[in-house]
Amino acid sequence: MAPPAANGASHGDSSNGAVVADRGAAPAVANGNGKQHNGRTRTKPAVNPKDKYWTPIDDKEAAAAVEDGGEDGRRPLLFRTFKVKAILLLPYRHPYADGMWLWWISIVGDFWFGVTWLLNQVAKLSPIKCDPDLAVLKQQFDLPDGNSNLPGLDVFINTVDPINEPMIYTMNAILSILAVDYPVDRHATYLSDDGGSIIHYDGLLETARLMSKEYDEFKVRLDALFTKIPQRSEAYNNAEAKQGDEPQVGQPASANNSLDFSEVDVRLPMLVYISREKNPSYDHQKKAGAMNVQLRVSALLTNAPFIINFDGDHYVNNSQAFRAAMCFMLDRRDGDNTAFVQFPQRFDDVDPTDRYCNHNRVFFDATLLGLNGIQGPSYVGTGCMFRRVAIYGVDPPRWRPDNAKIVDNPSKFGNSVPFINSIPTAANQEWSKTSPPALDETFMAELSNVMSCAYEEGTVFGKEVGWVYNIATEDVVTGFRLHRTGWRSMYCRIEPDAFRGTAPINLTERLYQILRWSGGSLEMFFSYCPLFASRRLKFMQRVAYTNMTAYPISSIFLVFYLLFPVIWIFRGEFYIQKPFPTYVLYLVIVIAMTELIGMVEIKWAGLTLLDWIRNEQFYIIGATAVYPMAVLHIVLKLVLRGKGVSFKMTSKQATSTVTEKFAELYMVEWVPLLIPTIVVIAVNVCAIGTAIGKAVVGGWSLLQMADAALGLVFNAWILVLIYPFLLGIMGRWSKRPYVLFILLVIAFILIAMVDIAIQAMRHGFVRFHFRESGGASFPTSWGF
Ligand SMILES: O=c1ccn([C@@H]2O[C@H](COP(=O)(O)OP(=O)(O)O[C@H]3O[C@H](CO)[C@@H](O)[C@H](O)[C@H]3O)[C@@H](O)[C@H]2O)c(=O)[nH]1
Ligand SMILES: [Mn+2]
Repeated sequence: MAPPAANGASHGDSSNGAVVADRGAAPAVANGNGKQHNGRTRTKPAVNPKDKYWTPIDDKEAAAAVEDGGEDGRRPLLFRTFKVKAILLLPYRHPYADGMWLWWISIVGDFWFGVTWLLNQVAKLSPIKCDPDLAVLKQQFDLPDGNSNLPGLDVFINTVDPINEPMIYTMNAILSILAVDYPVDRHATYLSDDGGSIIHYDGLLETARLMSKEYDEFKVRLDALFTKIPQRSEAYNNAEAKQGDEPQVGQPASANNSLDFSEVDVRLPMLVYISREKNPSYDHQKKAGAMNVQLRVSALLTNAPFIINFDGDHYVNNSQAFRAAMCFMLDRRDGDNTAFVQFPQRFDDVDPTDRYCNHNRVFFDATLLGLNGIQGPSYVGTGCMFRRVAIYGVDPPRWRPDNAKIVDNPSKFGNSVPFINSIPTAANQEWSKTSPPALDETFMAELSNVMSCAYEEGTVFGKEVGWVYNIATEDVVTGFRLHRTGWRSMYCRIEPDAFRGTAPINLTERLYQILRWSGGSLEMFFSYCPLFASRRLKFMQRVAYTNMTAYPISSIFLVFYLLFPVIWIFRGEFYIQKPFPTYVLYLVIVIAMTELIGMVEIKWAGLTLLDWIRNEQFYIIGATAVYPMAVLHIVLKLVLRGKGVSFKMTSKQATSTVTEKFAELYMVEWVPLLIPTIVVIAVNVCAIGTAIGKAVVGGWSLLQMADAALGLVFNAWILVLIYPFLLGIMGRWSKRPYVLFILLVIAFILIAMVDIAIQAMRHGFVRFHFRESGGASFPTSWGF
């Protein structure tokens, strides 16, 4: 073991470490004059085992005090000062004076990692699960006569591009809403087409036509299953008992067996197509802008007190989903103070091993569940039910004085009188309008007015009202604004999944997606400072939002760490702390703790090990490829007043037109975003190769070998974490991952050989060492 030398790398006065090393011998300390002192005051008492980690640091004053011997009436030292012995802080001490810059980076980096780790854990301390009770809702709100008291609900769907977001997805979403178990006259669907393409308009007409023709029949057939199946099984059971009898399988619907429609609600819910005004002289604010138009249009037409929103590529997968969310909104405990109910996002068509962590389970199932125990999950853009008045910026009842007016200042909401008048009505959660007003000329003019670009001029839309503007992640910020005014939210996970959508399985698309998220997060971190946001925001919720928005900053340090192996290549040294066993011990403890917590999380959040590993892997991939870019963007924005990361729509895979499944997974799109990660891979591969080269010719001792081995574990670990990215840039070759291993081995050998050649050229010869246990070496050398 190396001596505990680092007593003062930071103090600069004890590079030899002798003072600390010779603890037991109580050496006589020389004062400045070189005089020896008698040992009376200086003699160190036998070390108390409790104190063995503490070292006095006022030896000089003590010596001086002894020297005065109380002359001039000066008092003796009345206390002694100790500092923690270096060994406890060793992981944070660096013995190499010329490596100080490294030492500083690692000190600051480790500190930051520690803080973020803590933020991350704290936000998950009280996960709370809430299961909706659909039976009680039914009993309370569905009347025996077939009518219902459920409140009105406006459904918002957004789409922009019928090609990158194939229209069939959007139409499927509409179809899925028609199949939802919610009173047909209590919900209306608003499709916002930001592309303004006539294709979507006609698509919607086609869908409605298809439905009104066949849906009735379809619905009857579905409903009939509830009688058919029991009949069939009964028949089957009877047949078992009475062998030989043909089972009776219900009544098939056919032309000569006409269906009875009298019991079935064959009406279609209201469908509204919206294409807002676009004008080159206005910023349309992407999805947030579209949703604020939906907000006003729906207020004029149906004005439901609740709103649920989807992206164009998401659909309802569980017909009870709307009711499930209502269970939280209408609950007598905190329902009135609940601004939104967020469902987790689930995805179809993700490759079976989820290479790029598209399912993102750790976030949806652990993080959001953790937040549910504080003030509620953040809003994540789709599959979320809102209380309309909350979106209008009204305070929650908990923070609203009894006599407070819902609309305090009408001019905030623009010039539409019908719209402003609709606001107090929407505050009544029992409200449900059955039919829209007559679509006469004045009304149509009003609709155009609220959809025009100019409407929002001078209003607070995008700031205090509606979905928030000027940020790439309108979702998290909008949810944050609601939490900040004291509302809470609920997390709702039901089986089967409430909604499902598509996810980008192409590496480049996926990286752009997280670039948008991380860029938006950082913007939010700097412009809203969540930690000091508002007293209505619970403290833990602030911590959680800080964690959720500041995370890209870690990547700056991470990239340094991942590039450190470069030292291998040039210096042949690995900067790892000594003494070796202490360092390893700390490392093992830290790693074991993180893994252990991870395993616990898997248990309570219902994740799989694969979900968790993918999360770790994609974090590192994001941290190398994307987050530094997001940090750069924000620095440019803050310093040079440039533009932040913009909302670029994620293009969806067109599975229907491509014959090969997961074709997108194997497509490589070369973009600059890939470069940093490729550099990290190259550095680590080179480091391993160089280490092999140096081990062969360097004449290393066992200790050096052990040092090197630990370094190599680090390099190899980085490669394991980045493995999905490696597969990604291999394109079609990634179908045969063994090719990658062969390539890696070849690369290691080539680099080792290059390193040996360089050493040979430098020294004029090369020396091979073969060490055996006895320590005998058999050098073979020859000159070049
Ligand atoms: O000008 C635009 C651009 C986009 N959209 C719609 O916005 C939705 C979300 O876009 P998408 O690219 O699919 O987002 P994702 O990458 O899936 O992003 C997630 O993260 C976004 C915030 O960054 C949220 O808005 C999304 O709801 C959430 O699913 C889509 O339905 C688009 O049609 C518009 O309506 N108008
Ligand atoms: Mn999406």
